[in-house]
Amino acid sequence: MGDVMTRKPLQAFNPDDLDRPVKVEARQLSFFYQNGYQAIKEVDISLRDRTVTAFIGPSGCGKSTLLRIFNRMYDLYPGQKVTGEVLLDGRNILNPSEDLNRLRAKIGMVFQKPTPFPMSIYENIAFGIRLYEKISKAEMNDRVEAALREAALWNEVKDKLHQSGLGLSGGQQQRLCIARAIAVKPSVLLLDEPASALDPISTSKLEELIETLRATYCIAIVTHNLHQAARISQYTAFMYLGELVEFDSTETIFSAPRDQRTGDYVTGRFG
Ligand SMILES: Nc1ncnc2c1ncn2[C@@H]1O[C@H](COP(=O)(O)OP(=O)(O)OP(=O)(O)O)[C@@H](O)[C@H]1O
Repeated sequence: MGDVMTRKPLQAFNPDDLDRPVKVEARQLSFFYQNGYQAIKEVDISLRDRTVTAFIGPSGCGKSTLLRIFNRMYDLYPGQKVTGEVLLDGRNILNPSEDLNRLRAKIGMVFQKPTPFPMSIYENIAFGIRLYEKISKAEMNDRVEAALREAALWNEVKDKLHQSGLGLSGGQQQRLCIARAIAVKPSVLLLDEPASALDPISTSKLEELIETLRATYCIAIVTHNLHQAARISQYTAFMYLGELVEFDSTETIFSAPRDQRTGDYVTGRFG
């Protein structure tokens, strides 16, 4: 048995986590890139509210593609094709009439490389809020502070709110991106390898933050780090060649997987 199997999750197992309402549901979801390559194959999966679902699998198996479908990033590139459904609170977000800006506020996304806007820390947060809401300066100050507090960044930046977001460390920039996503009141957070460019201390801060945010949001995270998946998620999805091979509680995936490929992957025998 590999080291991963012996690691304890960050939180003690709580059966309630496995019984939360479904927030996002993919049904028979397939996705084709412009060149006709099918990167996602008839995936059915439910992401539950106030849980973290980790997506694991070898490079190129479709983890990032799947995450990007959940907030319709694929709309940026014409010629790509999606079939099936993605329901957010029961409503199909793949419907062409869906307002994409609203959707992306509801389903926030944070990428592998931190992507603050080239503007002040304050404006990084205020910018998104202004797109949707007309609020007073005082209310805006409160919203910016609340988002930075929720993203566990306030204490580090409160004295330099008007300095550039690009001047922060990588870990701080990632938390700024999370604050920016949170500020527009999402219900889902999609994190695509958010810690892969961070040092161990920033990574552990980010993991603690994810654990805190789970009390409020439905979180999906792509990670190559199996220890991280085991530590921070309640559910784990193992993908291979565009298929969802196995999806279950993290406990089951790491200790008693049903599919041999899942077992081989989590014990480091392939991938
Ligand atoms: N723009 C594109 N055009 C054609 N194929 C693509 C495109 N982008 C990605 N792919 C292919 O789709 C498949 C899934 O890619 P994706 O990035 O979703 O995988 P991944 O599991 O997230 O990989 P990694 O772990 O390396 O980030 C891969 O085979 C990849 O080569």
